[in-house]
Formats: sequence, structure tokens, C-alpha cells
Amino acid sequence: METVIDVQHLKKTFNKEVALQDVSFSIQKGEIFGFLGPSGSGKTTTIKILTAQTESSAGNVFLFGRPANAMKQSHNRKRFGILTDNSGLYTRLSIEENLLLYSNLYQLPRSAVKEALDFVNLYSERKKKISQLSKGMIQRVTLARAIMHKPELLFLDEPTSALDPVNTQHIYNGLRKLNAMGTTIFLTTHDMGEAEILCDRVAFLHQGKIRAIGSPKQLKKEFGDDSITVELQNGECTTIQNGAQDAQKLYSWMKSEEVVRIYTNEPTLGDIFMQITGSDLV
Ligand SMILES: Nc1ncnc2c1ncn2[C@@H]1O[C@H](COP(=O)(O)OP(=O)(O)OP(=O)(O)O)[C@@H](O)[C@H]1O
Repeated sequence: METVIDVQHLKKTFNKEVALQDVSFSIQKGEIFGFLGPSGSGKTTTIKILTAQTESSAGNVFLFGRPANAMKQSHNRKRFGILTDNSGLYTRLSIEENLLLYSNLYQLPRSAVKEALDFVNLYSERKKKISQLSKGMIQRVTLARAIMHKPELLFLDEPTSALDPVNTQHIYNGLRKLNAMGTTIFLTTHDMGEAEILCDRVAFLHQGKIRAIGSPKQLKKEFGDDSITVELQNGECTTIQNGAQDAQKLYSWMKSEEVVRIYTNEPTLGDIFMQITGSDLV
């Protein structure tokens, strides 16, 4: 397994305010890793440090085995793509013209622009000027730019925050395809549903500290209580545990045809975040 991102004891302070404290994690090639936390928890600061846009106050960050700063060198820049809310697009030019400029910079074939436009579902709108676009469309153009050169590593800061459900689904499918072709993805989100759908592993960030890391499945196993709720014909709802004694109870209800519905009580990632941190994700 190749480690693509390795973060050791990262710390960031702004004046005296601590934004990140002792953050450590590593990400393997081919993973989709979600960095989850509420507003102000330090997600963007982490992405900015990983992409060498901001200096850390302490700790080490390695990308592809080299210090993050090495990624500023032009021959390394092509290895990753970044989506942040700072679009840097030319507002008087069209969507297509912006992407063409970028494709020239990276010496990509013209077909890469069409592919990127399809990826974000914007091909039919490609002639529109950036100044005429909605927030969600701008987010999709910057995403098209970030993936156009098929980077080995993709950083996405809240990639679907401004998108409608149809485009969100379209982007999820595109990201899965890109990942299947080998792109490692680091994304931040405060959308637990997004994390569950997309991520192989997630880290919970709260007040600048990592509070848990694992696959959604592992976390649910660790923090769930394995119970199920049974709704009976008489309207009663009973919660029972996964085990021989309660299985017997369930069996007898089923035999006497008393069961209307059975619900699992598996916690959502949002429930687990709340359980660990005592606060909500928004
Ligand atoms: N340039 C800056 N100067 C001073 N403080 C900053 C700066 N950038 C971030 N911070 C502070 O660092 C903390 C973490 O901010 P950050 O933007 O990383 O959070 P976030 O999790 O990305 O939040 P959001 O989801 O709202 O974007 C916050 O308390 C924020 O006020």
C-alpha cells in the first residue's frame, strides 16, 4: 500500500487562536477519505496546509512521501487537483474558454475540456460567461478544472455544498469513476450523508482535534448498540438486543403473527458525531 498523505502532529494557530491541535492521520492510495466537522472545526485550514497554501505552526505533512511544500514545484503540481471556494475564474470569459486556458497550461488535448464539462454536467451551457453563472454552476466549473488533468490526488473542500440533488448525484458518480481509475480523494464536508455514500474512511474533526477515524461501517459497529425495534399489531414498539434471549422473543412474536415492522437502530454518522463530541455537525 502506498501512503499518499501522511500528517503528523499538525498544529495551526492564528495569532493566539488554536485552529488545529495535534492532528495526525494518513491516507492510502485509492482511498476516498472524508474530513468531517462543523463550521470552524479546521477543515479548510487543513486542506490549505496540505496543498501548501498556508504554513503550519508545527508538525509534518508529507504528500507522496515528500514535504507538502514540494508540491508547489511545477512538475509536481500536475499530480493533484484542488477545489476550494476561491474559484479564480475569469468572469468575462465563458466556461469553455476558462477550461481551455487551463487545458493549455497543462498541455492537455482539447477532448479533456469536453470530458470535464460532461463530468460536471455543463456541456450544453459551455458558452455561458462565468459572470452569468449561479453559485452551484461556478462550483461545478471549478470542479471541472480540478479534475481535468486526472490528478493522482484530489482535494475537495465541500464539493457539493451549492449543488441541487440531481447535480450532486451526477458529481458523486463522476467522483466514483475517477476514484476507480486510481485517483485518491480527500474531501471535507459537514454532510454526513455525503460521507456515508462516498467515503471509505472518515475522520471526525471537532474544535481542531480529530475525535475518531475509521470506515463508516467500523464506526457504526463501535458506537452502535446492535439493537432493533419491533412494532407489534397492538401498536406497541419494543426495542430488543441482538442475542439469543431476545431472538427467542422475536421468534415467538413472528410465529403468532404479531409483528408489523422491524427497524434497525444503526446510528447514522451524525448520531455518532453527536455522541462523541456532544455537538451537531452544522
Ligand atoms: N486566516 C485566518 N485568520 C484567523 N483565523 C482563521 C483564519 N482562517 C481560519 N481561521 C480560524 O480557524 C478556525 C478554523 O477555520 P476553518 O476555516 O479551517 O474551519 P472550517 O471547518 O473549514 O469551517 P467552514 O465549514 O465554515 O468552512 C476558525 O476558528 C477560523 O476562525
